[in-house]
Amino acid sequence: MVPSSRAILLIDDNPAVSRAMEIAFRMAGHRLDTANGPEEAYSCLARRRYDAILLDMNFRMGESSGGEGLACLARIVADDPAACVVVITAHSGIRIAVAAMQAGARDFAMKPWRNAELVAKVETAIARGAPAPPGTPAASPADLMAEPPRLLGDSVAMQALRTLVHRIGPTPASVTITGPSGGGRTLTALAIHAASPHADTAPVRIDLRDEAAWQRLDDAGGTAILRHPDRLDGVAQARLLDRIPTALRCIAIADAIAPIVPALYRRLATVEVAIPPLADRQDDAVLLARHFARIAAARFGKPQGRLTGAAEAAIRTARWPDEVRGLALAIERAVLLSGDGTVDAAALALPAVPTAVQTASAAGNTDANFDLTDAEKTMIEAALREHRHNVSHAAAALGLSRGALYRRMARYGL
Ligand SMILES: Nc1ncnc2c1ncn2[C@@H]1O[C@H](COP(=O)(O)OP(=O)(O)OP(=O)(O)O)[C@@H](O)[C@H]1O
Repeated sequence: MVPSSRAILLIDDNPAVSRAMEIAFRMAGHRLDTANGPEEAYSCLARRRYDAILLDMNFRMGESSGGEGLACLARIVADDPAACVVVITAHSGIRIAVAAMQAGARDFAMKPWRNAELVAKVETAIARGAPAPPGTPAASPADLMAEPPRLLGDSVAMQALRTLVHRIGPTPASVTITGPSGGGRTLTALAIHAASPHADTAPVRIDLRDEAAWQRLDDAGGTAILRHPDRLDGVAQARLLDRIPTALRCIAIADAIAPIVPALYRRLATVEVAIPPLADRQDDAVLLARHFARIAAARFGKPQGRLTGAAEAAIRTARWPDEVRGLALAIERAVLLSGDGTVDAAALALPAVPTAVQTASAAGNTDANFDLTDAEKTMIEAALREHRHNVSHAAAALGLSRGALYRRMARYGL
């Protein structure tokens, strides 16, 4: 028997299909959220757990190979092997449906479908549950509700990180994660733990700078997330090494590897994982910003969470002192203070970068109240495009006076 209300995510780029499905599932007592493609889908999945995911296999017009859908399915199932995915294929797409079932889909529906039958199919797929591998302990309802930590980002570095997480997660290998603070080190540690056989037990988290907290190592089973081993002096590191139980799986978070003494390094870093700063993965910064805008819009009751082209260009080249956390805060604030959830470049309090423009300001040109970086020209072009070459609107979006924007347009030949 299926409980009355289920949360379902539909991944489909056709708004008419989404609306029709929303009504059909709502009438059956369920909640249906929609995502217009893989990027939005991963963002939704990072925010909450869905009982089922309905996945259209082709997103682009004229595309019928199912390749995009299969790639999306592979990522969803890799992040959460218990995900209940039902794929939707064209009537002639039996080959794609078979490939999807082999790749971990629970069921498939052919177009065109009857809404009532599709709802029943999804309810049945949920009720059947995931086929558990032999020896898997039963998950508690609380575990089933917890959101698996998801690392968003399509940069080569993030794709490699996700692959590594899935490869080393299930093993007992110790891992040390480095990278700038706020850049996703803890999230990565949690993702590794979530892919491990101890996933149903919360990891022990210890800030090693607080020696009193070390006593929690004594009764820790499963996984321990150990923060800042690199901040301890050599003597303390040796004491720590003696204190860590042999069977404990350690995931350490450090600013740098160099200060860790070799003996402790051997215990903590069978594998080293380095998370690059956002500045080295600019597309991820934009993708994450869109994700945070959607979350903030839902949280603050704004009709949409959207970034203008100028805002995206600014985000791509900005330096975020607190990395992803700093970006999330800036977007959250901008969405909150906006009228309808649309964020323009001027609304982002971008971290100051010494630039030619600032030098010009210091020399008496006071019309730049916005720190433009090397990518100034790109931002101006994006703002002009966004505002259909209306200079007043583009200037307002950039936080510049009309005169200042005209001067810059002349300088860049725009
Ligand atoms: N790739 C990512 N996808 C989605 N969210 C991310 C990603 N990277 C970071 N975040 C989010 O950014 C915030 C900061 O990340 P996290 O806490 O993992 O950083 P950290 O490096 O452990 O920071 P610190 O060591 O200072 O606590 C968290 O809310 C996290 O969920």
